[in-house]
Order: sequence, then structure tokens, then C-alpha cells
Amino acid sequence: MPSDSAVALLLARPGDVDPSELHSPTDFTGLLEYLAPITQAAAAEDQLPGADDGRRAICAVNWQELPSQPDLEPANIYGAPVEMVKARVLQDLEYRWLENYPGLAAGLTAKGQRLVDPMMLGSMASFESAVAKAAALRGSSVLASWLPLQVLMSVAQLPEHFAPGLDESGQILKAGQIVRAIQKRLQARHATYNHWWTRHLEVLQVLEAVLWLVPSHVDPHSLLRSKRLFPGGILDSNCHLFVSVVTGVVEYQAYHPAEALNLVHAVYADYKNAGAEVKDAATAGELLARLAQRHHPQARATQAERAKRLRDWFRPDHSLPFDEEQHDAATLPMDKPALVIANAGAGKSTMLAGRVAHLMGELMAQGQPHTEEWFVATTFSRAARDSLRGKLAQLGLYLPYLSTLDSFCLRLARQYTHLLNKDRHIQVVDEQELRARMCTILADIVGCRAAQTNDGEANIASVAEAGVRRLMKHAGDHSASLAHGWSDAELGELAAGIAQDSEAGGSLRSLQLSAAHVGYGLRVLLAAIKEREELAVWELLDYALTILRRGAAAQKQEPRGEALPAEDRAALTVLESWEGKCFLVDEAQDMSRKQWELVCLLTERFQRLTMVGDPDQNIFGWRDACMEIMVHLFDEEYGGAAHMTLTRNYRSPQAVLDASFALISHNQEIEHKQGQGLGARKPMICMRRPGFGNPNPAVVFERFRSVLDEQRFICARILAHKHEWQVHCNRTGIDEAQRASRYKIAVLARNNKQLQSMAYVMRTEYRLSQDMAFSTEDEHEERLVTLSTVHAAKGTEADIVFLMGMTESAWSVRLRPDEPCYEQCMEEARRLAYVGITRTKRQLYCTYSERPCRFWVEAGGRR
Ligand SMILES: Nc1ncnc2c1ncn2[C@@H]1O[C@H](COP(=O)(O)OP(=O)(O)OP(=O)(O)O)[C@@H](O)[C@H]1O
Repeated sequence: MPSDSAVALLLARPGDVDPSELHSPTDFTGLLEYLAPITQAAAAEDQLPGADDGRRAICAVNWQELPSQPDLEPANIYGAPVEMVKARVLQDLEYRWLENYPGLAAGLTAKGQRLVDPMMLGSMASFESAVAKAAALRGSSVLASWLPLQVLMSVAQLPEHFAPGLDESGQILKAGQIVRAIQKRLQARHATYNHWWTRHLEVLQVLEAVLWLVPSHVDPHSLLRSKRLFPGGILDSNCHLFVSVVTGVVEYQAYHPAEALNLVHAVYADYKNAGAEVKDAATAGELLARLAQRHHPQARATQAERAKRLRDWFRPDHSLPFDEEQHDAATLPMDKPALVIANAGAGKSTMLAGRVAHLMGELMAQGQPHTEEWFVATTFSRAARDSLRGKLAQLGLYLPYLSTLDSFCLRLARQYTHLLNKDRHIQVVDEQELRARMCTILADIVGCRAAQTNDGEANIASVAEAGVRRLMKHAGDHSASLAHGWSDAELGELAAGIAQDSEAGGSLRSLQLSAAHVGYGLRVLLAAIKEREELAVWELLDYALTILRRGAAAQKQEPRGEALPAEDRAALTVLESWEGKCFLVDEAQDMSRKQWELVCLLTERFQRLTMVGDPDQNIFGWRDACMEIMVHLFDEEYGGAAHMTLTRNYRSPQAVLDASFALISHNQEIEHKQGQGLGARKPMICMRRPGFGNPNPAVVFERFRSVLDEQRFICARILAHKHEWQVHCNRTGIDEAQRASRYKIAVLARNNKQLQSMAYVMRTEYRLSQDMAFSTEDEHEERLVTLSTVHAAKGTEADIVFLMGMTESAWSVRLRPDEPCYEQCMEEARRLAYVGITRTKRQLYCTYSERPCRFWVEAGGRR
């Protein structure tokens, strides 16, 4: 139960907070807003314990429960403790409490369901009681529809070695059985969730996990993107049906995503007509499976048919989606380690997908079961992962072990902890989440009104980004083991660095904050991680490495088996469960030494490793990306490995290739390395076929007097391109469902602050809200325009690219030319600009106001 006075305060002082602050279902102020009518009624009846000064009261009530924060004023409710107060109050909101306030329950139900917070479910004593309480709150449809999702969510949290889709006796589980198995586990484990899982990305992960559990080849992304299926979006009440439909399709094991999608359409129509009263995911799954069988009895391909289909891709007379260079690399023998180097747009990821198809075809022809589990593919960003996943889906493939390297480490860590301790569940806070949390903390410190202005949001985002980036860098440099172990002095130093940074420091001053505030914010951030027993993303790699090193040492040890200590045995099991699989590493140029060690430990016995990379796209120096791996270390480790290059470019028009080559040719370091074996940098051969709209010129350089002019120009061009595309679609009959997925515009900038400001103009002046998304959000949905930092855009492509804000202040390297790392930093910044430019498929706009950065000139823009 919450303390009475905290509840009293919640009820008493709704006016204390600006209701427009409501951002998310778990928003504290939203809660206050919705509580307002009840509060007034209650206050009129004088039922509330006194809380003259709400702010004081909250502090007084909660202060003792908060960790000591010596430099905080208890009276400053908008200081960082609010974050904790919010968390605590939300945690306390159990349904038990709701039941005591029937008016509130009714209010929640009537007012819409945004407040029905899964976190409340998470705080329930058990899953069963959650269901019971939910049933008691009938009428709240979201609550009801979230339940199956809640169940499925737990799949994502299951230990990774939970045998995919098999029960103890080795039988393939039916969808309904899986759900029941999960329910059982939930009851045993009292799963707790934080509210972030409601985000769409998490839903994807859930579906992915479900698909992983049952051997199948359905690409969940194609399903999710089908707006025709669920026009309202997946988090509305359709989500219940959606999850059921997917479950059904998975059970049915349709072969190809396109087939699966057609199937889902047909089945869904029938399903609705049947007016089925779906009580739970299990019955839905069963019903759908039956319907699916009726609609498409042939779709379940036999192993031999699938093998033939895959091998056909590589027949000489087949119209290949690969050229000869890609073909040669893709069809290397499984045990031949290979390093494939090529510039942006050369089809490296496409080749990797081809390699999977080739090897899988071979394995199937040998009669191997579950061939998709033979592959582990890793990327360095989610965008790159999604892009590779899309390419695999085009070949009808779905890999359960395709993930970012961080996620793979998490997989290992969970596997290990589960072997040792079945109850411990590792929850990781990733970079995106860290930034979001830091923004919330800073917004609290600043105060909600100030935070909500355009500049306020942008400044907060910029400080948060700098803070998190420095934390991560610091962690990497010092192998910081746990979030818990950082001293105040270290954090103070980081904060001081941020305050001195010209961009983040400027934002800090605009927010009227000091370095001490940032230091405090970082401390709160880390304290929350510790309090929730989570793992910060930077801890994952060390954790996974420790396990594998231990496993490798145990492997060499004699005798093995029972004689080994439990930790060694578990580590050995983990290592051996991955050995022998085919490892595919995309974007190898971004690999750090530690990550390299991890890959070596996993592949050194069987040598099944294919790496692709582009030295000119190495943009994660700040995360220890190590070029030596491609230059020397790979050969040292894998003598006799194959080296291949791809020389054709299928993405960009010639003018874009020229601009990118002109720019990157200024980098000397790689040239030097090329002499040592990376192969010479040459202009790529343009293979792009002219398609719709073929704009001329393909590269546009524009300068402006002010940032606002620049932003307005970009918006106007976006509208023009949107119009062109619509006209084209109408003329050629491209239907609504495909429009968003077949045409993309990217607005790329050096930092989030530039993007925030751009987004504000797009939203407010040009009403483009419906068409735009940040690359970090709404990943399930296809939007016309994606706003992204160049870092986050790596591995993606777009028809129209705006590389905006190419100013000296945003792109300059903040070192003096005589400082030791100056050249290195300059080259990395240039590579970043190169990555931005090479995302372009049809037309590139490079824009700036004020002073241009040098890359603008180097790429061909006039001063
Ligand atoms: N053989 C091919 N024929 C036609 N198009 C191709 C071929 N290979 C690749 N492509 C297309 O070229 C574009 C770039 O391919 P891909 O993303 O695989 O390149 P990449 O080298 O991984 O790029 P980056 O390093 O920039 O991420 C994609 O649109 C892909 O569909």
C-alpha cells in the first residue's frame, strides 16, 4: 500500500503539475490529471488528510525512503528526487489500492485506458492475481487486450536456453502450449516489468521471441508492417487479436513471409467473420491454426523443397539477386573463414544474406533439422540488424540468432545465469534507454514547463546524449564493471567535461544548469540502475567475455564434467552450445578488441566465421572500434582465410558516389593501411538502375542565412517529394499499404539537438507529425520521413537524404591541430560525413547555415 499522505497528496494537488506534461501511459502528471475530478469530489467531502503544501508533503513522506542525497534540497520537488518519488508512487499503485478507491477505478476505465499501466500488473504478487484483478476491472478493454501480450512478453525474458519450441520429451510445442508454459513460469517467477516494455520495439521483441520458440520462417516485421491488417496500430485493442494471429501463423509454420502475410489476411477476415469470442491466446491460436490449414494447405514446404528453393538461388541460370563477386563470397565453404571488404552500398549485407541462404541450402540438403539455428549473425546497431533481417526475409529466411552484438552478449549472460541460478533474470539498460532516462532526470531538474519548449527539449536531449556517451566511453576505457562502482569524483569529472564541451556545454548554460547538476543527474541514473538490479549496457561485453574465457579454460582442463566447479561447468556449457555455429559479423570495422576476443573464443575451434566491413565507415572510435582487426588480427588468428572485395555499387547514383569519393579521399590513414593489406580504395562502379523520379541533379548543395530558413527549405522539399511519390503511386497503382515501405526520406544530422529542432518545425509549421518518426522510435511503423543522427543511420538507406546542419560548429573536431589525436578525430568525423552521404539512393541534399564545415567543401559544396 502507498503511504496515506502520498496518496493524499496525489489526490490533493493535481494543479501542481502542468497536465500537458502527459507523455506516456505511466506519466506521473497524467495520473494527477486523471485524478483531478476524484480529488475534487474527495476534497469536497473533506476526506483527505491535510497536505497544505503538497510539495513539502511529498518530500516529507518519501524523503526517508530515498537514498541520501546530501546536495539536494528536500523542498525542491522538481529536483531529481522527483524521479524516485514518481517511481515509488507508481510502484505503490497496486490494484489492491485501486479497489479501495472504486471511483478511481471507474475513472480510469471511463477516461480511456492510458493509465492502465502494465507496471501495475508488474507489481502484482502473481500473474494469476493480476488476471483476477484485471477481470475485476472489466470494461477496460486495453487491460484485457494487454493480457496476452503480458504473457507473451515473458517469453522475451525466458532463459535463452529454454529449448526452442520443444517440450521436455522433445515434442514440438503448439502455440497454445507455449503460452501455457509461459504462464506457468510466470506464476513461479513473479515477473516484474518496467514500463518501457509497452514501447513498440518491445512488442517486436516479444513476437520475435515467440517466433524463435517455434521453428518457423515468418518474418514478424512484415506482419507488423501490414497496416491493412490492423489499421489502428498494434497497441490498441487489436493487439490482442494481432498476437493471436501471429501465434496462429507461427503454429501453422507458413514458409515464406509473403505467403504468411497473405495467409494472415485471409485468416483474419475469416476470423472476424466467425465472430469468434477469443478468450485467450491459446484458443485463438488453435482456431487460427485450423483456419490457416483450410486456407492454405500447401504452404508448409518440406525440408527438401526448401533446400531446393535455396540452392536454386545459386544456379547459374537463375536470375540472381547477387553479382559474381557476391556469389563467390557467399558460396565459400562453411569452414573457410572469410573477410569481405567493400565500400558503402556494395552489397555486403546482401552478400551475407546470400551466404546464409547458400549454407542453409547445403545443410538442408544434408538433412539437418532446424538449420536456422546454425547461424549467429551480429550487427552493431539495431538499424543494421533490421536491414539485414529485411534482406534475409527477401530470401524467405528468418534467423533466430540475428541480433546486435550487445544482445548476443546478453543472450550468453542469461544463459549462464540461468544455468547457475534459475531465478535471476538479467535486465539490461541500453543506450537508448539510458538517454531517455537521463532526459527525464534532467527535465525534472529543469522543471516541466521549461523542458517542454522546443529549445528546452533540444537542450536536454543534447546534454543527455553527451552524458550517456561519456559514461559509455568512460566505462569502456576503465572496464568499469558495475554501475555501482563509480565515485563521485569520476562523475564530477565527466560532468565537468560535458560543461566544457561547446555544444552540450552551451545547452547546459541555456538550461541554466551547472556541471554539478549533470553530475547529480548521472549519479541518479546510475543509482536507479543499481536499485533496480539492472545491468548497464557497457557491462554486458565484460560479463559475456568472462563467461567465455572461463568456458575456454574449463575446456582445456582435465578431468571435465562433474569434477568442475559449477561456474566452470556452466561457462563450458555456454561456450559449447555456440561452438560449431556459423558466425556472420556485419560492419566488422566497428569491432573493438574485446568484441574480437569474444568472436575468436566462439569460432576458434571450427573457424566458421565470415566478416564484412568497410574501413571507411569506421565511426565508433569512441567505443574502441579497432581497425587493426581487419588489417592484421584477422589473418593472425585465421591463417589461410579468404579475402574478397566487392567493387560495384548498387545503391547510389554516380554523382553521389563522386561526392563521397571526393570526400573520403582526404583521409590518409586508411590509404596507409591499404598498403598493409586492406586493398586499395578505388571509385566504385555505379550499377544503380534509374527508377522513379530519377532527380537531376542527384546532389544538391544549399546554404541558408538562418537555421530556420534551412529547416523550412527541407520541409518544403519533403512536401514536394511526398507529392511526387503520391502522384507516381496513383499513376502506377501502388496501393496504400506499400507506399510507406517503398519510398523513404531521411533527415540526417550530426546530433540530436539539430534533429529536435528540425522536428519542431516539421510538426508545428508543416504539420508533418504523421509522416515523421525518429529512428529511435516507432520502429514498427513505416513512416515517410525518418529523423536520425548519422551514427544511427549506419546500415540503412533512403531514397532522399537530407544531410542537414553541415556547419563548422556541429561537425568540427574540438581539438587543436597540434594535439595528438587531432588527425585521427578529423578522419573519423570525415568518415561519419561519408556514411551520411552514402545512405542516398536517389537524391542527396547537403545543407547548412552560418559557417560550413570542411566536409561540405570537400564533398563538392562551394564556400
Ligand atoms: N547484386 C545486386 N543487385 C541489385 N541490387 C543489389 C545487389 N546487391 C545489393 N543490392 C542493393 O544495393 C543496396 C546496398 O546493398 P547493401 O545494403 O547490402 O550494401 P552494404 O555494402 O551492406 O551497404 P552499407 O555498408 O552502406 O550498409 C541495397 O538496396 C541492395 O538491395
